[in-house]
Amino acid sequence: MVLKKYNINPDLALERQKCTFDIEEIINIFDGGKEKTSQRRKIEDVVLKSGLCHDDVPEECMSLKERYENAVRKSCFFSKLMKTELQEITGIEDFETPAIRRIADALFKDISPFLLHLGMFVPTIIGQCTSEQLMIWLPKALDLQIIGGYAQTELGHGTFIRGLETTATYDADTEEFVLHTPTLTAHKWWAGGLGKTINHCIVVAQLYTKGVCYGTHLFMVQIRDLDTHMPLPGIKVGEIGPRMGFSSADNGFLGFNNFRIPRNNMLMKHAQVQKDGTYVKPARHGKLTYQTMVFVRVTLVNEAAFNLSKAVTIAVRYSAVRRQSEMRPNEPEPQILDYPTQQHKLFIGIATAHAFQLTANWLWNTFKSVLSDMKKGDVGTLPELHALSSCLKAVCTSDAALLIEQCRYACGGHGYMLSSNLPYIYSFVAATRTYEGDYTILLLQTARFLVKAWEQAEAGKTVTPTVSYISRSLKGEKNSWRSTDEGIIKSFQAVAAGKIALCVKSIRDRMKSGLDYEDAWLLTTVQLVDAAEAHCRSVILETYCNEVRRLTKSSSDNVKIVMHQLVTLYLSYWTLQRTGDLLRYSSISEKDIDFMQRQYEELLQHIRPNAVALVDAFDLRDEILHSSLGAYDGRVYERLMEQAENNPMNAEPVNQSFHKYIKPLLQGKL
Ligand SMILES: CCCCC/C=C\C/C=C\C/C=C\CCCCC(=O)SCCNC(=O)CCNC(=O)[C@H](O)C(C)(C)COP(=O)(O)OP(=O)(O)OC[C@H]1O[C@@H](n2cnc3c(N)ncnc32)[C@H](O)[C@@H]1OP(=O)(O)O
Ligand SMILES: Cc1cc2nc3c(=O)[nH]c(=O)nc-3n(C[C@H](O)[C@H](O)[C@H](O)COP(=O)(O)OP(=O)(O)OC[C@H]3O[C@@H](n4cnc5c(N)ncnc54)[C@H](O)[C@@H]3O)c2cc1C
Repeated sequence: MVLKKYNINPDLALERQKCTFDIEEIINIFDGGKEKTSQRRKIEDVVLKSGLCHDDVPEECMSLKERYENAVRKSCFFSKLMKTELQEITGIEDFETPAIRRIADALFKDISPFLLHLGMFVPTIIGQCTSEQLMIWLPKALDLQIIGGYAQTELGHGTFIRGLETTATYDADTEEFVLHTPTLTAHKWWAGGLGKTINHCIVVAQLYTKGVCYGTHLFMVQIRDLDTHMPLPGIKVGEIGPRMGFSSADNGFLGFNNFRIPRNNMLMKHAQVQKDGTYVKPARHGKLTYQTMVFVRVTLVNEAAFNLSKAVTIAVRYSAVRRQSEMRPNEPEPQILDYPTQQHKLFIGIATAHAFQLTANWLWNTFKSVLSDMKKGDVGTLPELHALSSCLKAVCTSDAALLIEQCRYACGGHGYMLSSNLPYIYSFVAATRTYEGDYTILLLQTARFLVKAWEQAEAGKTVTPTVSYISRSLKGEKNSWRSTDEGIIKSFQAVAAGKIALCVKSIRDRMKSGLDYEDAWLLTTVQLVDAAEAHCRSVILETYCNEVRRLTKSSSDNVKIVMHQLVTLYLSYWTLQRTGDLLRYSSISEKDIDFMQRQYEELLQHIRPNAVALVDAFDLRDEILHSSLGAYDGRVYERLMEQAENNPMNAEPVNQSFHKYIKPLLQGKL
């Protein structure tokens, strides 16, 4: 749609005058510097001027088939733009993925069917191929001569990868693998782009050679003819059907009937099958084939931050424009943003978007450093990365989904309109809590690491920095509550340590009473999930505080003040959310809690004048927000009426169903 131009809504204009800080300074902080902001804006200009974002009919008014076809059209032209004009026009050779990721949302309200190509297919080639394989597939994939996806999950198994049923049996006579789907539940299920779009995919299958099963491995499989796009003989493939979101992502199913691929199509960077069928196991770590999942979990923390920033921008701008009820008799109706309960719903969203974005950047750097260790042959830092990426993916996607839904509540009835974009943002983020490892499963992975860390610390061994609080706790260091940033973080670490200690004790007690380790673990899993979540909270709180301190060192005083107000709001919010835990594991008193409550409420008042400016500082263009409620000009009612008038349902004054059914009913002739 072409966005109509309106004058700025007067309430929103006034809000912007109240701003106490330089918005551009905060924008630069989140982009990673002035230069990066300018690069990102250049990229956005190119895409927005390309005309690619235009739809004749709003996406939500299209049929599922039309939506898919429209998304394919845009994905193709967008890919071409990325390969050619973007590079030429902007002169930027090394595209920054966050900038491309952000502007991609101007094209797709829903999801691009090419998402998995860039999100998982290419990363798997990079992470799992030998250098010879890389030379064959990477240039083709980057040049979009082949389009791929990632087919791991099956109808019967998603979480438990070791339970996957698809087989890849090596035939030494022909030097081929035979891919087969032995049962109904062995069909690949869910892979994005698989239904209709892709011609290649990474398939995860149980490897058999010389009669022995060596567990799951990755295979490059061509599934469709490159010219006709017909499924190759031996391949059964299609779309899995309508879902809550991801409507244009053609998630698909896939079955193999003794389908043969060359030996070289097993991705052999870590494990190999030699020509004679001899299996060579990975030299360094058994879970290196899971690396793409770790990569995506890391990027999903960024997704949580980005999508939350979109939702809270929409809801805060709307709340500044919307007037409702009265605070005192005979006074004009206030902006709903003036209600403390509305501020309570929204300001935590702004602070959380900051916390997650800075945590995502920190996690990304950690990921890069672990990759570089691994290149040198050192896999020692991988378990900590796995534990961190697991819990951060789980908690950030889950919190973001809840807060996005809260943004919708904050917009009342209008938030329920698809044109607000809040339902789309929510349905996308709701899926991130499940895919790439369900919430509970990933927290249990982190819990394994925490219990091990506890045992190591108990044995007097050094533990990694993110769990060093365990050693302090074991040394008997008592927590004394202080309502400073550092004091609060220490208390959250005391909560995490206390919960891990209880888990360890529960497991040991259960074993003493005769249970084996597996049963003792299983019966403790409710506590283990809770302990891993507590650990994750302490990591986010600490990272957020440290990063704000580091990044605002040379900022103006006013930016320091407002960024720190958000940090304090975040710390106070979580303190008040977790008073039960803090009363149990730290020395917080009722008086301290009263103080934190007052501080929290005062902060809502302090942040209020800057609320609109703070969401403006996410620098999200209207074309990315796609929202009748959240546009920069605040012309909410004009846009709601516009979208109603553009609704294809209103194209004819009388719908044909009147003549077919209603009239006969009215006349008793049905
Ligand atoms: C513009 C372009 C850019 C776009 C970018 C934008 C967005 C993001 C990009 C793309 C995303 C978009 C869409 C994505 C769609 C979704 C795709 C998918 O969902 S793919 C399928 C994902 N599936 C899963 O995540 C499955 C979850 N299950 C598992 O991960 C595992 O089964 C398991 C739960 C971890 C258990 O595995 P297993 O049984 O093999 O292992 P255990 O016996 O439990 O553990 C043994 C040991 O190994 C350690 N470990 C496990 N995993 C890892 C790992 N990944 N790395 C390192 N170590 C690992 C585990 O901790 C144990 O260690 P120890 O305790 O020491 O023995
Ligand atoms: C939108 C979307 C896109 C997707 N895209 C892809 C894709 O491109 N490629 C791909 O391969 N997959 C994809 N998936 C699949 C996704 O990765 C899986 O759905 C996800 O990993 C969860 O697995 P599951 O569906 O088997 O859930 P299940 O494991 O069946 O989980 C169901 C419930 O059981 C619980 N549970 C399961 N095991 C345990 C346990 N051991 N302990 C305690 N509780 C347990 C879970 O916590 C959960 O509450 C996609 C999914 C969605 C929704």
